[in-house]
Amino acid sequence: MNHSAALPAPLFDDAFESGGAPRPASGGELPALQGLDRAALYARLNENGVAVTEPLLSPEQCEEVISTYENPALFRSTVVMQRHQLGRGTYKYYADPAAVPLVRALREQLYPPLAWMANQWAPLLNERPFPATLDELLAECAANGQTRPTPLILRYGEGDYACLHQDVYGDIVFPLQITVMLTRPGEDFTGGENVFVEQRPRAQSRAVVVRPGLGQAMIFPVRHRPVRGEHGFRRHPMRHGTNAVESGRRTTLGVIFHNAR
Ligand SMILES: O=C(O)CCC(=O)C(=O)O
Ligand SMILES: [Fe+2]
Repeated sequence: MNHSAALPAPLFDDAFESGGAPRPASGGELPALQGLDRAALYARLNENGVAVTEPLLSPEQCEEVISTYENPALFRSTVVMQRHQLGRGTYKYYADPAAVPLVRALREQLYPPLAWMANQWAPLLNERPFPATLDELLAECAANGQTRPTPLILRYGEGDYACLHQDVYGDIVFPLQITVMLTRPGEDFTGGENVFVEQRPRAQSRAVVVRPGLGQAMIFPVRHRPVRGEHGFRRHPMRHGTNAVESGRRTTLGVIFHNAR
């Protein structure tokens, strides 16, 4: 499959308007993003520390992203997690996420609603606001030496897992990231739940377990989230990881918005 030729499609496919046959969902169209309720997701994120979307990718689109795993030309590096004590399993960073239409579409089109959320948080955390578009964020990253793309595909077999971590790759940190489930829980694999741990100042930590369905995305903080305390908002550090897969094979797509040094 040639991933480098296609450009991201507009949100509205004019083939429907002009009476032509709808194109197959393989050019990066994400119709579910039009119905994304950013206010509801933001409310959920603030309640729970993580918000799960409706499916953003169709089963065919999940397959399309999974198929990239087998094409070494698409990746800048492969990490065998057990070699670095990160867990067990393998992940690969896309060399140019913009060359893979669905990854490009997810990163570009989810950025604005997530920047809206990040910019609600910014004053609560005494942090900087973020630009309106992904291109502007990536230009800032580049000016700071953060030029290496961070979107990645992760694959887990039986017994594989990911240790709790934070995806910080430099000084410029966009505060939210997403992970998209590309395989069917309960069918393609069992176990492999997503785990989020929130550290509460002077209190015990809280864990949240999420089981996203096929094509669903989890929106969660990279480093911390603001929580209202008695004297204003406080930072609650958060880390994420993956419970061991019990059987089968599990594949996810991680989209981090800042690039890496
Ligand atoms: O679903 C997973 O295995 C977690 C992936 C992850 O760590 C990420 O997307 O940053
Ligand atoms: Fe991660």
